[in-house]
Amino acid sequence: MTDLARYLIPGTDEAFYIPDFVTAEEEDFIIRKIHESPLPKWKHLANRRLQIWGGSMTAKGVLIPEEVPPFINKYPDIIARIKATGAFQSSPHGAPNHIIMNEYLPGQGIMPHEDGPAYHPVVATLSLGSHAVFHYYRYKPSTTADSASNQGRAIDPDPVFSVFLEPRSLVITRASLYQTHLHGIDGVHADVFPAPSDTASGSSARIANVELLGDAPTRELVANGGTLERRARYSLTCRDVARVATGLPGLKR
Ligand SMILES: O=C(O)CCC(=O)C(=O)O
Ligand SMILES: [Fe+2]
Repeated sequence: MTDLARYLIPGTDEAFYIPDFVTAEEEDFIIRKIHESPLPKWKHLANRRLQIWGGSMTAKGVLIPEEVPPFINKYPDIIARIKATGAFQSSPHGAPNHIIMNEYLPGQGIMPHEDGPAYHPVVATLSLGSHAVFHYYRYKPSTTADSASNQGRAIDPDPVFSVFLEPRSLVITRASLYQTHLHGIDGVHADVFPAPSDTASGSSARIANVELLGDAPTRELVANGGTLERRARYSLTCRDVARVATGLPGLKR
């Protein structure tokens, strides 16, 4: 079992960053398999496309299960490797059973949002192909009496903290962070990291996991300033859906 504590992102008690979770060969292999998948597997959103692996969700949050692709649970066995981190130890199936694979081309991102309530409170995200900067935001203090719903609440534009996701890294986030915070990725072509002396750039510079980065030149650049161009990124967001439909003809768990 992985000693997760050594991967804890400083300043959080619920996010872990593991660099080099897959090798460069495994990364190339998975990206090639993604590109070989039949076109109907892609779902097109306004600003990116994605594939859903492991089955579809009903409106009530029940998973109608399907086999995940073999390049995720045979070679390389990403599911078993995630299981071995222990992060899903107390989740209903002890391992992820559902993956949303997002593709981001340079310039594409994801608006600050909260994930829905259907998932067990842990998410493991594998990044392939490119880095990204993941921001956590909080809501502005509520000024209305309606605090039961976050719908339409104003978001503080300054991230609380940000995490640099190297290609091949795994980030594990407990969902309490997802429940109290929003998360998002800017839709930019390049990420700019200010030099420590550049105080004007303020909050954008707070990369909480800089000491945990696996690649020394990247660590140097993020810490001391520079610009990194985005490439196409594939994020595999792996979750455990607690409620799985059983007994349907032709489906197996
Ligand atoms: O691409 C990522 O790393 C995050 C994706 C995400 O937040 C989501 O799919 O809900
Ligand atoms: Fe999300």
